[in-house]
Amino acid sequence: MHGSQLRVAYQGVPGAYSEAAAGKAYPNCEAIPCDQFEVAFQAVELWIADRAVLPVENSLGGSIHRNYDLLLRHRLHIVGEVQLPVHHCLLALPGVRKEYLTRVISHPQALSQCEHTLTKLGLNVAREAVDDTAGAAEYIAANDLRDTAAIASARAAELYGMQVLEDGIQDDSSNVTRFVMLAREPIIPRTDRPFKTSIVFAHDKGTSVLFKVLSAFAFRNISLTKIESRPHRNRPIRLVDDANVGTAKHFEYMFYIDFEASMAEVRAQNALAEVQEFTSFLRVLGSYPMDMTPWSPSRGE
Ligand SMILES: O=C(O)C(=O)C[C@]1(C(=O)O)C=C[C@@H](O)C=C1
Repeated sequence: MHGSQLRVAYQGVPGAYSEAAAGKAYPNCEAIPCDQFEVAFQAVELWIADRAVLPVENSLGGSIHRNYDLLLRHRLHIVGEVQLPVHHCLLALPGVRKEYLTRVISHPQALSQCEHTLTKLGLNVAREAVDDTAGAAEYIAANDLRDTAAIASARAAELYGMQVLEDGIQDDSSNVTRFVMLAREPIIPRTDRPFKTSIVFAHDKGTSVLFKVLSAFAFRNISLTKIESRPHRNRPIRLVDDANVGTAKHFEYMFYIDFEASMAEVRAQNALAEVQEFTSFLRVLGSYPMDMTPWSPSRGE
């Protein structure tokens, strides 16, 4: 996990949580800011960066669906994961008081992670989504907006000359975001430390397939840590005709599963061989070491 010399793409500008996640995943790396998630994928594909670090889920806001879709559209491999405690602050220009505010801007995930606290603070403000948290602070500073606050990190406040009006405004003190690290090549799975494996699959045989897939893991005592479903882009709807009652329209999905085993283990290989029998499409997104760093609630990342 030593990141010296490594160029790591992240979405956002300096001060974004994704930049902190890049630093946690690869200490001493050169963090490369990107406008959009897709640009971070492309930076690795075009050898502008060696790795990308992208958020996939948050304990309050849930999954970051865009990145699930992009994992499928691109051919990069998950080579690691990192969990970052996320501690949000309400930032405004120096001298601005809460009573002056008419608007709060931030990344949609950050807005949703602070939804209840913003209401509790009694702020009568419009909430507007922008590309990233630190970018919101930068925008307010660049345009001298005295009626607008940003939700962002304490580091963003320092970088863009903002004051912290409220500290720790996430709705839960143990707010944490899980990021995955992506590379052009997969790593070789091992068995000498806890590994996780991420897969995505689709099927065309009706709803009982999902039960069969899950039992392939359950029978082998393999725990699942996450299931996500996304619309099947090429085939979103399946029509099932019944002459008596008409036509049912079933939604079709791509299923994403994370399970706690390494692809170097025979039980994982057997589980996937079984899953392959029931599915029309199966891809291993990566088999990688689990983030086992001791838990500490957010402290101002
Ligand atoms: O906007 C940022 O600072 C980001 O790094 C993005 C992001 C996200 O997409 O979830 C990362 C961590 C937090 O959950 C909030 C925002």
